[in-house]
Amino acid sequence: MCLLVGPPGVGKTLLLKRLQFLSGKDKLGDMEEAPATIPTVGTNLVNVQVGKKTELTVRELGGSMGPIWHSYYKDCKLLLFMVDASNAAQLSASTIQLLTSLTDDRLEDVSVLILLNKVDLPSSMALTELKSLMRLEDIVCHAKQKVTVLEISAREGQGLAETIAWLKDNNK
Ligand SMILES: Nc1nc2c(ncn2[C@@H]2O[C@H](COP(=O)(O)OP(=O)(O)OP(=O)(O)O)[C@@H](O)[C@H]2O)c(=O)[nH]1
Ligand SMILES: [Mg+2]
Repeated sequence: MCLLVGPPGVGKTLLLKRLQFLSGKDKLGDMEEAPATIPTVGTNLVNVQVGKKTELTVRELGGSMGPIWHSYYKDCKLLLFMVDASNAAQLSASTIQLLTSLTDDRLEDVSVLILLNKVDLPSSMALTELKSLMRLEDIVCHAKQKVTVLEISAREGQGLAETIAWLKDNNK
């Protein structure tokens, strides 16, 4: 089981829809337009094809459920942590949530992929700026887990292939 977490509105549901489409499960959608999403109340489950014969279940935990994300940590093998790179006001809350997740004993052995989403927006921050504001280098260096950082756009498709490749490589 892979968990997908992050504050409200960062783009988790859209990413799931994109991964589902790229898995060939949902040929009704296309990459041209972003399908509409509504805030997730509860959780969202999607099976993603990560190899010829391998499927991985990805579970989004709605951003509004932040205080109870930890109740899903037990069966978690992989963690996708999403940040909205265009939302400076949300960054400190994202960083605190990230640190809280990384220091939870139940997530000690998971591989972590930090997704900096919405890089298509002109208002999105540069990678160097985000890294210094979130102290990402310190976080990555001090975390017990293997942490990778990737810039993506769930809307435009940038980084989605790399996200699937990471899921494939780390799904052991
Ligand atoms: N420009 C842009 N907009 C995006 C991107 N990803 C998501 N969005 C938009 O951001 C809004 C929120 O996306 P959701 O996927 O519903 O966010 P969420 O993280 O699932 O939010 P919760 O379920 O409330 O936790 C939607 O209007 C999306 O279309 C992106 O990469 N670029
Ligand atoms: Mg959602």
